[in-house]
Amino acid sequence: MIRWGGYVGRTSSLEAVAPSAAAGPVLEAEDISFSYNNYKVLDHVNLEVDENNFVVIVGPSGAGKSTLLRILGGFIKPSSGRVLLMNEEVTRPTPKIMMVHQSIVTFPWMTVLDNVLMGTEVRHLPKDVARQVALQMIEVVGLKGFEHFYPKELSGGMRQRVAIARALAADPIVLLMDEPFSHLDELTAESLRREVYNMLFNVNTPLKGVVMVTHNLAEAVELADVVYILNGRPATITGKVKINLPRPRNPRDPEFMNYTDVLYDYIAEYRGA
Ligand SMILES: Nc1ncnc2c1ncn2[C@@H]1O[C@H](COP(=O)(O)OP(=O)(O)OP(=O)(O)O)[C@@H](O)[C@H]1O
Repeated sequence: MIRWGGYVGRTSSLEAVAPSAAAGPVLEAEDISFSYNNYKVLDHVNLEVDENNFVVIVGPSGAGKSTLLRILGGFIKPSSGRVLLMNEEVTRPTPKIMMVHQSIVTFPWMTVLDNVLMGTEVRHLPKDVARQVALQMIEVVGLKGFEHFYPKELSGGMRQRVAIARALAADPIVLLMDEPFSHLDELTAESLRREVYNMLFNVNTPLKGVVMVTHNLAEAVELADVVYILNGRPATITGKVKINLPRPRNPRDPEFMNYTDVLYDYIAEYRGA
Protein backbone atom coordinates (compact mmCIF):
# COMPACT_ATOMS: atom_id res chain seq x y z
CA MET A 1 0.00 0.00 0.00
CA ILE A 2 1.29 3.46 -0.80
CA ARG A 3 1.51 5.54 2.39
CA TRP A 4 1.13 9.13 1.48
CA GLY A 5 -2.43 10.11 2.37
CA GLY A 6 -1.42 10.19 6.02
CA TYR A 7 -0.10 13.67 5.85
CA VAL A 8 -0.73 15.23 2.46
CA GLY A 9 -3.69 17.51 2.89
CA ARG A 10 -3.57 17.79 6.66
CA THR A 11 -3.45 21.23 8.21
CA SER A 12 -0.32 23.16 7.28
CA SER A 13 0.15 24.66 10.75
CA LEU A 14 3.29 23.76 12.67
CA GLU A 15 1.32 22.72 15.71
CA ALA A 16 3.52 20.47 17.85
CA VAL A 17 2.44 16.94 18.70
CA ALA A 18 2.51 16.18 22.43
CA PRO A 19 4.95 13.51 23.68
CA SER A 20 3.26 10.31 24.80
CA ALA A 21 4.73 7.29 26.51
CA ALA A 22 1.53 5.26 26.39
CA ALA A 23 2.14 3.22 23.23
CA GLY A 24 5.48 1.60 24.19
CA PRO A 25 8.83 2.34 22.62
CA VAL A 26 9.04 3.23 18.94
CA LEU A 27 12.73 2.32 18.83
CA GLU A 28 14.67 0.18 21.28
CA ALA A 29 18.32 -0.75 21.67
CA GLU A 30 18.46 -4.03 23.56
CA ASP A 31 21.74 -4.91 25.21
CA ILE A 32 23.93 -3.68 22.36
CA SER A 33 27.65 -4.43 22.45
CA PHE A 34 30.00 -3.61 19.60
CA SER A 35 33.70 -3.94 18.75
CA TYR A 36 35.73 -2.58 15.82
CA ASN A 37 37.93 -5.65 15.25
CA ASN A 38 39.16 -6.32 18.78
CA TYR A 39 38.51 -2.82 20.10
CA LYS A 40 35.35 -2.88 22.22
CA VAL A 41 33.47 0.41 21.94
CA LEU A 42 29.97 -0.32 23.28
CA ASP A 43 29.11 -2.57 26.19
CA HIS A 44 25.51 -3.64 26.98
CA VAL A 45 23.83 -0.44 25.83
CA ASN A 46 20.08 -0.18 26.39
CA LEU A 47 17.89 2.73 25.38
CA GLU A 48 14.31 3.42 24.39
CA VAL A 49 12.60 6.06 22.30
CA ASP A 50 8.98 6.51 23.34
CA GLU A 51 6.38 7.82 20.94
CA ASN A 52 6.84 11.49 20.00
CA ASN A 53 10.00 11.73 22.07
CA PHE A 54 13.12 13.64 21.16
CA VAL A 55 15.96 11.57 22.61
CA VAL A 56 19.48 12.97 22.86
CA ILE A 57 22.66 10.96 23.42
CA VAL A 58 25.54 12.88 25.01
CA GLY A 59 28.99 11.70 25.96
CA PRO A 60 32.66 12.57 25.64
CA SER A 61 34.41 12.54 22.29
CA GLY A 62 35.20 9.01 21.17
CA ALA A 63 32.67 7.39 23.52
CA GLY A 64 30.87 5.72 20.62
CA LYS A 65 27.86 8.02 20.05
CA SER A 66 28.09 7.96 16.24
CA THR A 67 28.72 4.22 16.30
CA LEU A 68 25.59 3.71 18.38
CA LEU A 69 23.57 5.92 16.03
CA ARG A 70 24.76 3.90 13.02
CA ILE A 71 23.76 0.70 14.82
CA LEU A 72 20.31 2.16 15.57
CA GLY A 73 19.91 2.89 11.85
CA GLY A 74 20.90 -0.63 10.79
CA PHE A 75 24.02 0.68 9.03
CA ILE A 76 26.31 -1.51 11.14
CA LYS A 77 25.46 -4.74 12.90
CA PRO A 78 25.99 -4.94 16.67
CA SER A 79 28.35 -7.68 17.89
CA SER A 80 25.53 -8.69 20.23
CA GLY A 81 22.10 -7.36 21.17
CA ARG A 82 19.49 -6.01 18.80
CA VAL A 83 17.60 -2.94 17.66
CA LEU A 84 13.81 -3.02 17.48
CA LEU A 85 11.68 -0.61 15.46
CA MET A 86 8.04 -0.90 16.51
CA ASN A 87 8.93 -4.34 17.92
CA GLU A 88 10.57 -5.58 14.70
CA GLU A 89 14.29 -6.24 14.56
CA VAL A 90 16.29 -3.84 12.40
CA THR A 91 18.85 -5.86 10.45
CA ARG A 92 19.69 -3.46 7.62
CA PRO A 93 19.14 0.19 6.64
CA THR A 94 15.47 1.01 6.07
CA PRO A 95 13.68 4.14 4.84
CA LYS A 96 11.68 3.93 8.08
CA ILE A 97 14.84 5.17 9.85
CA MET A 98 16.52 8.13 8.16
CA MET A 99 19.77 9.84 9.13
CA VAL A 100 20.80 13.51 8.96
CA HIS A 101 24.58 13.91 9.15
CA GLN A 102 26.81 16.58 10.65
CA SER A 103 28.38 17.32 7.28
CA ILE A 104 25.53 18.84 5.35
CA VAL A 105 24.73 16.54 2.45
CA THR A 106 22.95 18.17 -0.48
CA PHE A 107 23.41 17.53 -4.19
CA PRO A 108 24.87 20.79 -5.56
CA TRP A 109 23.63 20.24 -9.12
CA MET A 110 20.00 19.86 -8.00
CA THR A 111 17.50 22.49 -6.89
CA VAL A 112 16.00 22.40 -3.40
CA LEU A 113 12.88 20.73 -4.84
CA ASP A 114 14.89 18.05 -6.68
CA ASN A 115 17.02 17.40 -3.58
CA VAL A 116 13.89 16.83 -1.51
CA LEU A 117 12.24 14.76 -4.28
CA MET A 118 15.20 12.37 -3.95
CA GLY A 119 13.87 11.52 -0.49
CA THR A 120 10.53 10.39 -1.92
CA GLU A 121 12.14 7.93 -4.37
CA VAL A 122 12.10 5.02 -1.92
CA ARG A 123 8.30 5.37 -1.75
CA HIS A 124 7.64 4.94 -5.50
CA LEU A 125 4.90 7.54 -5.46
CA PRO A 126 3.10 8.88 -8.55
CA LYS A 127 5.04 11.91 -9.80
CA ASP A 128 2.45 14.51 -8.79
CA VAL A 129 2.07 13.02 -5.30
CA ALA A 130 5.86 12.94 -4.81
CA ARG A 131 5.98 16.61 -5.77
CA GLN A 132 3.18 17.42 -3.33
CA VAL A 133 5.02 15.59 -0.51
CA ALA A 134 8.31 17.36 -1.35
CA LEU A 135 6.65 20.78 -1.43
CA GLN A 136 5.01 20.10 1.91
CA MET A 137 8.29 19.07 3.54
CA ILE A 138 9.98 22.16 2.11
CA GLU A 139 7.26 24.21 3.79
CA VAL A 140 7.66 22.29 7.07
CA VAL A 141 11.37 23.19 7.23
CA GLY A 142 10.66 26.84 6.45
CA LEU A 143 12.02 26.99 2.90
CA LYS A 144 8.81 27.83 1.03
CA GLY A 145 9.79 30.16 -1.83
CA PHE A 146 13.27 28.59 -2.23
CA GLU A 147 12.14 25.50 -4.18
CA HIS A 148 14.12 26.45 -7.31
CA PHE A 149 17.28 27.64 -5.59
CA TYR A 150 20.51 25.62 -5.80
CA PRO A 151 22.43 24.69 -2.61
CA LYS A 152 25.24 27.18 -3.41
CA GLU A 153 22.64 29.96 -3.25
CA LEU A 154 21.65 28.97 0.31
CA SER A 155 23.25 29.46 3.73
CA GLY A 156 24.58 26.48 5.70
CA GLY A 157 21.49 26.51 7.92
CA MET A 158 19.20 26.48 4.89
CA ARG A 159 21.14 23.58 3.36
CA GLN A 160 20.74 21.61 6.59
CA ARG A 161 16.99 22.31 6.36
CA VAL A 162 17.04 20.83 2.84
CA ALA A 163 18.74 17.71 4.20
CA ILE A 164 16.09 17.45 6.93
CA ALA A 165 13.25 17.92 4.41
CA ARG A 166 14.75 15.22 2.18
CA ALA A 167 14.93 12.80 5.12
CA LEU A 168 11.32 13.58 6.11
CA ALA A 169 10.11 13.10 2.53
CA ALA A 170 11.04 9.42 2.79
CA ASP A 171 8.25 9.06 5.39
CA PRO A 172 10.47 7.77 8.24
CA ILE A 173 9.18 6.68 11.63
CA VAL A 174 12.46 7.66 13.28
CA LEU A 175 14.97 10.36 12.39
CA LEU A 176 18.58 9.99 13.54
CA MET A 177 20.67 13.17 13.68
CA ASP A 178 24.43 13.13 14.18
CA GLU A 179 25.52 16.55 15.47
CA PRO A 180 23.30 18.31 12.92
CA PHE A 181 24.26 21.81 14.09
CA SER A 182 27.99 21.34 14.53
CA HIS A 183 29.01 22.66 11.11
CA LEU A 184 26.89 25.81 11.43
CA ASP A 185 27.97 29.13 12.88
CA GLU A 186 26.54 29.71 16.35
CA LEU A 187 23.82 32.20 15.31
CA THR A 188 22.56 29.94 12.53
CA ALA A 189 22.69 26.92 14.81
CA GLU A 190 20.74 28.82 17.46
CA SER A 191 17.92 29.75 15.11
CA LEU A 192 17.68 26.24 13.61
CA ARG A 193 17.74 24.69 17.09
CA ARG A 194 14.91 26.99 18.14
CA GLU A 195 12.74 25.72 15.29
CA VAL A 196 13.76 22.12 14.85
CA TYR A 197 11.50 20.55 17.49
CA ASN A 198 8.29 21.99 16.06
CA MET A 199 9.61 21.29 12.57
CA LEU A 200 10.01 17.58 13.31
CA PHE A 201 7.08 16.92 15.59
CA ASN A 202 4.11 18.46 13.86
CA VAL A 203 1.00 17.15 12.19
CA ASN A 204 2.56 17.30 8.72
CA THR A 205 5.40 14.89 9.43
CA PRO A 206 5.18 11.13 9.85
CA LEU A 207 7.81 10.99 12.60
CA LYS A 208 7.28 9.15 15.86
CA GLY A 209 10.73 9.62 17.33
CA VAL A 210 14.05 11.45 17.00
CA VAL A 211 17.48 10.44 18.26
CA MET A 212 20.16 13.12 18.15
CA VAL A 213 23.81 12.84 19.11
CA THR A 214 25.61 15.88 20.46
CA HIS A 215 28.45 16.79 22.78
CA ASN A 216 26.84 20.19 23.42
CA LEU A 217 25.03 19.87 26.76
CA ALA A 218 22.99 23.08 26.39
CA GLU A 219 21.78 21.80 23.01
CA ALA A 220 20.72 18.56 24.70
CA VAL A 221 18.74 20.40 27.40
CA GLU A 222 17.17 22.73 24.84
CA LEU A 223 15.83 19.91 22.67
CA ALA A 224 15.48 16.66 24.56
CA ASP A 225 12.57 14.98 26.23
CA VAL A 226 15.09 12.42 27.49
CA VAL A 227 18.91 12.54 27.54
CA TYR A 228 21.00 9.36 27.70
CA ILE A 229 24.60 9.67 28.84
CA LEU A 230 27.01 7.33 27.07
CA ASN A 231 30.27 7.06 28.97
CA GLY A 232 33.22 4.82 29.86
CA ARG A 233 35.62 2.66 27.90
CA PRO A 234 33.99 0.58 26.57
CA ALA A 235 30.96 2.84 26.84
CA THR A 236 27.58 2.09 28.27
CA ILE A 237 24.58 4.16 29.36
CA THR A 238 25.59 5.70 32.68
CA GLY A 239 22.57 7.96 33.12
CA LYS A 240 19.13 8.86 31.82
CA VAL A 241 17.73 12.32 32.50
CA LYS A 242 14.18 13.42 31.69
CA ILE A 243 14.03 17.11 30.87
CA ASN A 244 10.84 18.44 32.41
CA LEU A 245 10.89 21.99 31.09
CA PRO A 246 8.20 23.71 29.02
CA ARG A 247 9.06 24.60 25.41
CA PRO A 248 10.45 26.87 24.07
CA ARG A 249 13.28 26.61 26.59
CA ASN A 250 15.42 29.47 27.74
CA PRO A 251 19.13 28.68 28.29
CA ARG A 252 19.28 31.53 30.83
CA ASP A 253 16.56 29.96 32.99
CA PRO A 254 18.16 28.68 36.27
CA GLU A 255 16.33 25.36 35.92
CA PHE A 256 17.78 24.97 32.42
CA MET A 257 21.26 25.58 33.85
CA ASN A 258 20.63 23.03 36.61
CA TYR A 259 20.00 20.41 33.95
CA THR A 260 23.23 21.24 32.10
CA ASP A 261 25.08 20.93 35.44
CA VAL A 262 23.51 17.52 36.04
CA LEU A 263 24.62 16.34 32.59
CA TYR A 264 28.08 17.79 33.10
CA ASP A 265 28.42 15.89 36.40
CA TYR A 266 27.49 12.62 34.68
CA ILE A 267 30.23 13.16 32.11
CA ALA A 268 32.82 14.37 34.62
CA GLU A 269 32.09 11.37 36.85
CA TYR A 270 33.86 9.12 34.37
CA ARG A 271 36.73 11.55 33.76
CA GLY A 272 37.46 11.64 37.47
CA ALA A 273 37.39 7.84 37.81
N1 LIG B 1 35.54 2.57 11.32
C1 LIG B 1 36.19 2.49 12.48
N2 LIG B 1 37.17 1.59 12.66
C2 LIG B 1 37.84 1.49 13.83
N3 LIG B 1 37.59 2.27 14.90
C3 LIG B 1 36.63 3.20 14.78
C4 LIG B 1 35.88 3.37 13.57
N4 LIG B 1 34.98 4.37 13.76
C5 LIG B 1 35.16 4.80 15.02
N5 LIG B 1 36.13 4.11 15.63
C6 LIG B 1 36.61 4.29 17.02
O1 LIG B 1 35.52 3.96 17.87
C7 LIG B 1 35.44 4.88 18.96
C8 LIG B 1 34.06 5.53 18.95
O2 LIG B 1 33.94 6.38 17.81
P1 LIG B 1 32.63 7.25 17.54
O3 LIG B 1 32.90 8.07 16.33
O4 LIG B 1 31.46 6.37 17.54
O5 LIG B 1 32.61 8.15 18.86
P2 LIG B 1 31.82 9.52 19.14
O6 LIG B 1 31.38 9.45 20.56
O7 LIG B 1 30.77 9.72 18.12
O8 LIG B 1 32.99 10.57 18.97
P3 LIG B 1 32.93 12.16 18.58
O9 LIG B 1 32.09 12.82 19.64
O10 LIG B 1 34.35 12.58 18.66
O11 LIG B 1 32.33 12.23 17.21
C9 LIG B 1 36.57 5.86 18.78
O12 LIG B 1 37.64 5.45 19.58
C10 LIG B 1 36.95 5.74 17.32
O13 LIG B 1 38.31 5.99 17.11
